[in-house]
Amino acid sequence: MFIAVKNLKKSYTTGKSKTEILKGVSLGLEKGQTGVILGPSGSGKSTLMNIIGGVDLADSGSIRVDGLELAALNDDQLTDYRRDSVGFIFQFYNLVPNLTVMENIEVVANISKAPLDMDTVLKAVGLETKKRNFPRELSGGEQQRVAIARAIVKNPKLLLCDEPTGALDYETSRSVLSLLQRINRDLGTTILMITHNTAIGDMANVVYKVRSGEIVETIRHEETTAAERIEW
Ligand SMILES: Nc1ncnc2c1ncn2[C@@H]1O[C@H](COP(=O)(O)OP(=O)(O)OP(=O)(O)O)[C@@H](O)[C@H]1O
Repeated sequence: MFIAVKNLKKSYTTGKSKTEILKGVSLGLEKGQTGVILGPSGSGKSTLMNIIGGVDLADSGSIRVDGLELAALNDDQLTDYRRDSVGFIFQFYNLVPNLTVMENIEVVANISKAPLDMDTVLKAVGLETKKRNFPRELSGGEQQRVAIARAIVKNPKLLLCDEPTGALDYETSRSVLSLLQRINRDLGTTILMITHNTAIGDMANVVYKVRSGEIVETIRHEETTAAERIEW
């Protein structure tokens, strides 16, 4: 298994009250597969993804990514893991407003061990002609494509996407999903994606349904559906 999470638990304490957010989550995803985490607001999806991405720590349990036990890493090792192995994409693109498209991507390329070629990445996301533009000059879908370019330029093993189409309209969402599918196919990047949209589950090899901090159902698909053919 590329991602193997076992009995992961996480609580947050605010004031005197302690709330268990993840109550013993286990999941597995093979290398090169796409996994989708589905579930209502507040069910713990982002917390789970943040722990797999090494930006938050579990209280207990095992989280192995490509053979690396994240629970055993110190802060410096976790930083290396995040920098070298994981690309993050969020609902709101988090681009640097006063940097151009190319500069936003270069910021990450410059600190990467083995970055992909800039022109290849710009071409992959269809932004060759916009590389000197600033984020404010782009549509939402174009800004999300810059965020995707920035996430993939370091050629991460794992791409974590938290509601990547949450702020986009129907057609733009489909084109962004299609781009993610192409990255998965062409670069072999393993993708784990959070969504509220059950239809998007059809493009995944595995769908994990989360309710109140537990995975209540895991659905494995023999075949996945092309993003262009998904309707909602
Ligand atoms: N740092 C924190 N401190 C305290 N509580 C937190 C913290 N982070 C998350 N929570 C709580 O944990 C619960 C799960 O949050 P999480 O963001 O994982 O849910 P989610 O399923 O991703 O929700 P959404 O779909 O709305 O993004 C929420 O009730 C949230 O308030």
